[in-house]
Amino acid sequence: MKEVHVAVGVVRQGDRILIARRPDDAHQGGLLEFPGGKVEPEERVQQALVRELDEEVGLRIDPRNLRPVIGIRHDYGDKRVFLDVWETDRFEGEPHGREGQPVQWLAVDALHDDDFPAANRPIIRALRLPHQYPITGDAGMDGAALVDHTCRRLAALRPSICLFRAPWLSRDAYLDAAGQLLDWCSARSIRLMLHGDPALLASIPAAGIHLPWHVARRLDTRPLASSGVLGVSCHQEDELAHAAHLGADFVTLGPVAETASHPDAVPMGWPRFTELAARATVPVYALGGLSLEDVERAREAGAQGVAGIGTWWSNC
Ligand SMILES: Nc1nc2c([nH]c(=O)n2[C@@H]2O[C@H](COP(=O)(O)OP(=O)(O)OP(=O)(O)O)[C@@H](O)[C@H]2O)c(=O)[nH]1
Ligand SMILES: [Mg+2]
Repeated sequence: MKEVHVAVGVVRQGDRILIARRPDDAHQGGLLEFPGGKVEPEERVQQALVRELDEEVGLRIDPRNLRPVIGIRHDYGDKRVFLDVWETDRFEGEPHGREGQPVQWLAVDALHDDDFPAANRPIIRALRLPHQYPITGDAGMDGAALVDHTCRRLAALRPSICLFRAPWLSRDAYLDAAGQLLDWCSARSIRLMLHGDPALLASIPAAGIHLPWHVARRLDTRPLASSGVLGVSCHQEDELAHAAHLGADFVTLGPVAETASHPDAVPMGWPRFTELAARATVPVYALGGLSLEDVERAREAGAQGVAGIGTWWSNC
């Protein structure tokens, strides 16, 4: 079955997104959708989206203001699609359903998987995630010193999500520090991810769990409720597929470049990263030897953004 290349538009106004309803008689009819449609032969995806947004919802946009969000391949059984998703917050016109379809502005938190076609799940995940995913990593520190140091850096960086990774601590010491960090993060609307065993969440009600690959590989089902956030560390293609099977909300993939935190790991480089990210069906953070300056580069390579243990923290 031939794959249909679909240009999909995320049009933002503040923290709300333009959503339409698919006609009852269309493929995946009656469900909500992001406006968009098929890329015609000889057309670039950005051009196709400019055309579709005009035809479907009466908006005029400049293709130079489109930014990549994610690319998702999905097989519906009766149809194979490649959803090529781009976003913009700059447009002219007042949106209205030019094909008679209802349109509305919805907050990201009001987008529910079941209201959309199945292929949209990773798009909704991507829209809830930032472009930076900081990972703590000050080997050797523990107790109050580690908590103070981490809080100081988080205060400077102000991320919306972060991963507390400290594999050198005992389980008790980790839980103790994580509990203190959670209080601090919750007061500042930072979503704290724990690292390691999913059972940690029973002691510390953090936003979610990030599984190292050696933990993820032993699991066969998603280890937490859908309200929590599941991240998985991946390094190669079959690991990405397993993470998707577990229902991961995102993965990290790397190392992209050489990194001081894992000196023995062989970097995959951007070309290979791009290839793997294109096949992934979950948002992918580029990891390893990268800094905040690499966010744009990473997004062009199909990444959600950049995850980092070292570089940017040391500047805070
Ligand atoms: N526009 C859009 N299409 C989506 C989304 N999610 C999703 O699976 N699709 C699938 O992408 C395919 C093509 O989209 P479309 O039906 O909008 O194509 P189109 O505007 O060119 O429509 P047409 O065939 O009536 O000319 C459909 O099979 C649809 O089910 C989404 O969020 N937005
Ligand atoms: Mg359409």
